[in-house]
Amino acid sequence: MDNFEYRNGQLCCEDVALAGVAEEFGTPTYVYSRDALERAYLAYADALEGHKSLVCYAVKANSNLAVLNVLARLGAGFDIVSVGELERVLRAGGDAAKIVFSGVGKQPHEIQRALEVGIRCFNIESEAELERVNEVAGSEGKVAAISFRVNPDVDAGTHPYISTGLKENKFGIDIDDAVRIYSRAADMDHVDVVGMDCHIGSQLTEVDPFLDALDRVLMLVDKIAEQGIKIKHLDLGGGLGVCYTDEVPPTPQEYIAEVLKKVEGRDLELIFEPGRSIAANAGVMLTRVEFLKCTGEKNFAIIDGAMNDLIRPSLYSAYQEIVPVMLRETGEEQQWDLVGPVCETGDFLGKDRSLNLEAGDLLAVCSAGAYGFVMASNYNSRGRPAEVMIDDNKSYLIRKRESLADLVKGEQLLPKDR
Ligand SMILES: Cc1ncc(COP(=O)(O)O)c(C=O)c1O
Ligand SMILES: N[C@@H](CCCC[NH3+])C(=O)O
Repeated sequence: MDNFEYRNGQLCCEDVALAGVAEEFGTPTYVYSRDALERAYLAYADALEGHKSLVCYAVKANSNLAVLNVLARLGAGFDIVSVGELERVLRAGGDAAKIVFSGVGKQPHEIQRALEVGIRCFNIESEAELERVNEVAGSEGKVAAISFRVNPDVDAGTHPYISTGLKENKFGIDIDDAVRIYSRAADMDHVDVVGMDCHIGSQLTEVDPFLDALDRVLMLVDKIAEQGIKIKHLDLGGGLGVCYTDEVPPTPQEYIAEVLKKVEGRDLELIFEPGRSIAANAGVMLTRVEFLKCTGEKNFAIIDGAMNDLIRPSLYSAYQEIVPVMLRETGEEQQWDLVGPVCETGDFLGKDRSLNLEAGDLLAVCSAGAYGFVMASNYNSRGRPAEVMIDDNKSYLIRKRESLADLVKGEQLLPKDR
């Protein structure tokens, strides 16, 4: 975790004690460190210094406007997958000319809006999508800059739900079909072929799968060049893993150094789309223990945070550290399952954790800055948590907790005579 540490037994972010944040804003609450976000972004930007490049933060990882704004101010580009993410980036002050648009199912109105604001590139994932982009651009009297997401068929060695670069996955065009599709696109009037992209999965902890994919993609760049189609940029997607427990993924510097070796001598701008590796360890989720319930079989700590607030443990059996916000000097650690109030057996944030707990204790779920709040839902009619940013030793509320009024907004009863 970056920027979160104990001081005098209290978990702090900079000089801010997280117990105070919980007191002021309630729980569950996500807390992000601006400094940690900035440093994680700059690790990419600095490693690419001197090379034509763009770091497009993957908005899906954490799309809070304040988070996007912090990155936009550093000159980040953005990788989006919907018009909703596009509008968020624009509202946060992001530059449309630095946006790449990924995703397998772009709708005509989304393409239209992206053309209107002048995004940098559409990352196209199928031939049907190519036809759609060409058609929409034509009807707008525009030419869309495009790249094809190539599926290089490599095993990213990650959880099957977040692996994307195998033939059996829904993503990208088949690498064996790519020359034909590129040639077809080159003959179309309303698209301009500028790039090639690939993204093989998320939470990769080794550099080799990235490099295997890169080798395959570079071979394709050369094959396409033989057809007279010049690729200006290569977008290697995101996917670099972070440390949740004891993983030791390559740093952005290490990863990028390997990539630069492989592309040396080529006139190729590089784009990266990191999400998790920028945001995950810049955030925690605070939650409070409501009750302790010890059955003959198990010790349960019932907490006020649940699967609707942070779904990664339930969805992928993902492990995130859970630590006390205030260290206790007396008492002993026991094994606890940390479970939420949602009516599902799968509603847990951690299992068999050694903690010294009492009812009322505050806990921090670590590495929650990416794929945390963005995947929260209103299941069980629970309002989504608040979000807070720590910036220069102060806390700022960057999103209010959802209220009952927010929860029923837009719904209506049938007319009385029905
Ligand atoms: C196309 C694309 N780019 C970037 C990302 C961000 O990935 P990560 O958060 O693993 O860096 C994803 C999500 O996996 C993605 O699908
Ligand atoms: N949401 C996933 C990652 C998905 C990556 C998006 N393509 C996670 O929490 O690990």
